[in-house]
Amino acid sequence: MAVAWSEKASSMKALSLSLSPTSPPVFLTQDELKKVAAYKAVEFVESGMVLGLGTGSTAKHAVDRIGELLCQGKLNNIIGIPTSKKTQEQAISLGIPLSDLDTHPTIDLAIDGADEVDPQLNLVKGRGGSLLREKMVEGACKKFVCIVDESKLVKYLGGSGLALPIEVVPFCWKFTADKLGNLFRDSGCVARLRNDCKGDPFVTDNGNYIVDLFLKKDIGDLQVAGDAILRIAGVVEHGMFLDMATTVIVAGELGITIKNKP
Ligand SMILES: O=C[C@H](O)[C@H](O)[C@H](O)COP(=O)(O)O
Repeated sequence: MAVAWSEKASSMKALSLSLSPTSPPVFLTQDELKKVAAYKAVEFVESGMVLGLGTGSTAKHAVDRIGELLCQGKLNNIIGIPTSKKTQEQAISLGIPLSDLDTHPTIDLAIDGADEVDPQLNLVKGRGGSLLREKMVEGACKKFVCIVDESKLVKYLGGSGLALPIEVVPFCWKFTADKLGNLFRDSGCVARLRNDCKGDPFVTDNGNYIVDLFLKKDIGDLQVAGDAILRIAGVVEHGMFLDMATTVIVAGELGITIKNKP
């Protein structure tokens, strides 16, 4: 997907840009928009911070940028807490010092992507399978900056028609998936086990499975829905991140929008 952008932002000089109405439009790909949002978020990072490092194609740009600034000596004494094995590997390859929640139970700032963002800044996360570690790390943050391109904005969670991921234990996953489907039957919910590219069950970093819920309608009160999901035995965590993002940075056709939690 390419969108009009009134200043060339693929050069990362454009990250603190203010858009000029007179400059000709340029087109950024979705990945370039993700990079724009990610670089903007890294402007919030200060030397000495403990950072939650997100997972996914958007967060990857932020981790790359943090590594680059460390390498250039523009950031110092950063400690990263990765939200997945993949991000851990990326951070190690970039020379970012790492720790964990046991050693650093309070995190200054986390930067991570999302699959959906609603108008109240509630999120769906976990389409990459990392929702549990992300929820633990981002729940321990003083500030959680979510970074998305504008395709992630929805009127209500589930509104994209894509999955609401639920991490479940492998034991009798069909039983758990049936219970999940029944919970939202009135919303036309379909519950499906996620498979990997070989057709085997997708296994998370925690050794669990993911059941994806496809919702046809708004499920109403999200806290009530989230609590009901967590009460089903076999569920480990759900991918709704309610009231957790303190800031959402959206890169879109008209530039960057920063939305702060009231
Ligand atoms: O499990 C994956 C994470 O929640 C990601 O942050 C989320 O899926 C967004 O990923 P992406 O930036 O690749 O769209």
